[in-house]
Amino acid sequence: MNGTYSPGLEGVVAGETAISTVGKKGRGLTYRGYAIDDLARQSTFEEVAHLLIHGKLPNRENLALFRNRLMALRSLPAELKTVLEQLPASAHPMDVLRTGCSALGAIEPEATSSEIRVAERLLASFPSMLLYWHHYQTGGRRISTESGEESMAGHFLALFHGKKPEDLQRRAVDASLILYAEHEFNASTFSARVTASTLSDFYSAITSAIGTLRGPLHGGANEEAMRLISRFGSADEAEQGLLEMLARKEKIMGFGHRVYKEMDPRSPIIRKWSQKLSEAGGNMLLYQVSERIEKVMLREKRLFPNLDFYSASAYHLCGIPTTMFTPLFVFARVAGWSAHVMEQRAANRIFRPIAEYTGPEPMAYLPMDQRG
Ligand SMILES: CC(=O)SCCNC(=O)CCNC(=O)[C@H](O)C(C)(C)COP(=O)(O)OP(=O)(O)OC[C@H]1O[C@@H](n2cnc3c(N)ncnc32)[C@H](O)[C@@H]1OP(=O)(O)O
Ligand SMILES: O=C([O-])CC(=O)C(=O)O
Repeated sequence: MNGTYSPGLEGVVAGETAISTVGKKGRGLTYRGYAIDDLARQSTFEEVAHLLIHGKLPNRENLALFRNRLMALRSLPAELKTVLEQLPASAHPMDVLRTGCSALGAIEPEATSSEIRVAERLLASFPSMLLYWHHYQTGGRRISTESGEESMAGHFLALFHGKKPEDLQRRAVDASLILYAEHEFNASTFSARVTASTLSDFYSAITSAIGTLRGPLHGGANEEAMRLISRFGSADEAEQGLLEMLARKEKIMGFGHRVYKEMDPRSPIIRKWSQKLSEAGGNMLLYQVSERIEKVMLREKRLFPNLDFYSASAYHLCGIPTTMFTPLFVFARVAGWSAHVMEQRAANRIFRPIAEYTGPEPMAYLPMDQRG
């Protein structure tokens, strides 16, 4: 069988989806037909999660029911708390989510539930898993995972900071979750679909996706972007530093995209939130450094910031530690991953591409005592 080889599967149509469009002329980014600008401006993350998982925007009553279900699904079973307590303080929060997802799959297997319930359970409980582990390992406290906050953004901020969140921070995190919720056949979603295509269980598909998201070429880029911008004490220093990095041919995390060629439509939206948070905090340094890096990258490389770049300063300005940036991506993208797992299952064929062989020609087998 012969096929066309495209490194990194660039340009390969690997399946059909009705969930989102990415980079399509005249459409930009849409979730089930709704433009990302409209969703980020007018919707809430819970409405968007309902749109992705249940297929349509909820009316008032359905939204209230959905929020109530999610709030009720935030608590963690005792067995999972025991597992989380065994994970060392030195673990990366992405290790915690990957392990927490897998452990929950053993404690509450899909076979005893339904795919929609597993999707909602994971959506509701990821922030609880991370922050239960965090407070246990940093302060020896077994926190309650009840926050009284209706939204995931408010719930996460309240559990992390241990107090009612500021409204601006809650709205900024909510908007970022909307932007992160879904993105067609990106690497982590594709790996979830590959796992689902073997008829494996829901938790396995999401665990695959978490592991795939973590790398710095994908979701891990928001953490790397933070490490980059926090190196510089001024915009001029950032320009100088960037030029040196580019001269050394280093990759600048948070820039470029496989599908978007001119701009990432989510970047101006999150940049605006970063600016608002900087103004409210009375410290523009990170924003000014980020803006200058954006300018230099455009001038020197014709590359634009992707969603991860300004998410870094926005999250930092909400007092969130850098190692929790990619976990926030998980909290949001689990909505998209879930929609894709269900879509894959509804019209499944196992993924099994072929490889171009580059190894040795057939050789005679050497008995042990004749090998060099
Ligand atoms: C939410 C998300 O997951 S968005 C992506 C987050 N990832 C990042 O921000 C990591 C940095 N960016 C990158 O590594 C890439 O742009 C990716 C992974 C996003 C896309 O990768 P690809 O489509 O395979 O592009 P590829 O890496 O081949 O880049 C094409 C060219 O642009 C250059 N380039 C691409 N991105 C960057 C960058 N961020 N910094 C410097 N150069 C870059 C490459 O070096 C390459 O140049 P060359 O042709 O001279 O070798
Ligand atoms: O689509 C991609 O390649 C990466 C991704 O998940 C995103 O940009 O949100």
